[in-house]
Amino acid sequence: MKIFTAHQIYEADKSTIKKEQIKSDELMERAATQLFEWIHSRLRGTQVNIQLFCGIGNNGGDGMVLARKLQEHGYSIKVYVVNYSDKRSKDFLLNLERLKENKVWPDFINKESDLPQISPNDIVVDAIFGIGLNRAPDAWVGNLIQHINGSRAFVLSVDVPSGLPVDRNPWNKEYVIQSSYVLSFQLPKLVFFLPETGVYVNQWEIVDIGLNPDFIAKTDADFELIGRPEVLPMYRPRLKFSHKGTYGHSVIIGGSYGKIGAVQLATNACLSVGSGLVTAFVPKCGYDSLQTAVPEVMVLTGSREKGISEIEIPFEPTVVGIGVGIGLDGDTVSAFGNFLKKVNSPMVIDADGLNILSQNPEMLTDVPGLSVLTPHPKELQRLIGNWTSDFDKLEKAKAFASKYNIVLVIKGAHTITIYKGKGYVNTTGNPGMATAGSGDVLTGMIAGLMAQGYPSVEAAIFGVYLHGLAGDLGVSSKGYEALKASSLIENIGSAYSELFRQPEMEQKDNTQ
Ligand SMILES: NC(=O)C1=CN([C@@H]2O[C@H](COP(=O)(O)OP(=O)(O)OC[C@H]3O[C@@H](n4cnc5c(N)ncnc54)[C@H](OP(=O)(O)O)[C@@H]3O)[C@@H](O)[C@H]2O)[C@@H](O)CC1
Ligand SMILES: [K+]
Repeated sequence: MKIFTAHQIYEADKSTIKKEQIKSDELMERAATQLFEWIHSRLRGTQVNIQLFCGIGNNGGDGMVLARKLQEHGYSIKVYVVNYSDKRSKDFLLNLERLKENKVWPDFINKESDLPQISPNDIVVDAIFGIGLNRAPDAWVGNLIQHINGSRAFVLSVDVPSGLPVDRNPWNKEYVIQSSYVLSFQLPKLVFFLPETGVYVNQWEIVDIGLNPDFIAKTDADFELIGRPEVLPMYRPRLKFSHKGTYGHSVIIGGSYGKIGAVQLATNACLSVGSGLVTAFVPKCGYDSLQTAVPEVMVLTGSREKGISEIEIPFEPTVVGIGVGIGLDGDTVSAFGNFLKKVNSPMVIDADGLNILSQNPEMLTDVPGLSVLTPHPKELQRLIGNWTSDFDKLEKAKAFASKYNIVLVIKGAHTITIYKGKGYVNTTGNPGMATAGSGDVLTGMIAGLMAQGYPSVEAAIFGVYLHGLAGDLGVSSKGYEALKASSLIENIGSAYSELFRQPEMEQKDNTQ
């Protein structure tokens, strides 16, 4: 699903109005009716107090329509207009009048007003600011926002949490609604998925308001949200008349004394995701344990006991995964540099492999094109330098990836894969995956997909999605705390199956 900027959403809005030859208030009515249906289908008339806080723009207009519909269906509502500007939008005013015709008179809140009481049992509808926010809210509006946040009521935000701009970080972090649930119109917003701004959104859901699908299809977006519909077309089915050679030969290079387990996890994941053959290259101390732990993997060793000091692979691998558990020993660093000079296969570089690159940036030009780098935030910072915000980080990451013609996988709660100026935001995974070895498994999985012929960027996007899905399946039986990296590997097969599982509704339809 595409992620649009505020400007692109306004354009989609305009093109819909033009194409359908409707008036803007009809689109507002349509949007707010969807909000109403969402609430009504859950509350089914329950007599809970609903307090609606509405601004004076179109986000507030949505709130006005919603208030009217709730009142018409017998809900107990209280409506406030947060009167932060004289420049009221035309559709806000129209719907304010319609509400008054229904004998609902909102209270106007301004600078001098007392803050209304909100009980923890109330439902707050937050329709103060939408995507039109373009500066910090005034202090008194900020105080109201803090008052709502402190109420412990369930807060349902219309389109976005008020105070959260969609294309940058907030001007004032305290003046942003902490949403329990966001009903966002048509397309998700990038801020929902970034570490600094995603914290304002507990849960979110898209409300389809029928914006012009042709416009959405033909407009390029800088970011895309990756769910099942996006990854399914990337899947490459196994062929009947194929053999192990069809699915590539991966080489995983890494490990050092005490860190051979990283290679064990990466090779095992590489096999489990479908690589035809997997060879590990480790220091001598890793030989016995690796042969025992993963018998399907072939093992090559270097000449030293505890660390890698030179890398010789006597064949051309389809893909090389390098860095897991490798350490930063001086000999290892020069072996890594020498290997980069002679290798032609695309690589997946992780962990200390990335740290070696950030300590020796001249090596970056030797990284084969279309390799995949998988940093967590600290490793990324060492590679691209400091950033001032998540938005700045993404710009710097894009420039870095383009400069070296690589795919950059920024790991996090929503891992973002960067390639050719675009970002692909992952939706699977959970906090249980913040555990030792989780990254080693991802390295093996991406390498294993590349071995099977997935283009690098697809291997990264698909691998990240499948890795997260394996984690989600693992959590359903183990819970967050007990999830280990090896459980992720055990669930790779189920994650593949899950990709093709029919939703229950569809299954029912098929049997009719
Ligand atoms: N797009 C769609 O498809 C549809 C959109 N819909 C809805 O419209 C919403 C966007 O509405 P909107 O453009 O009227 O902006 P909104 O967020 O209500 O702000 C109002 C105005 O406040 C101002 N302002 C800004 N910052 C300020 C500040 N700090 N303190 C004080 N004032 C400030 C600024 O005006 P300015 O003063 O800059 O001229 C701004 O215009 C969208 O989120 C969705 O809910 C749906 O109805 C249907 C389909
Ligand atoms: K809002």
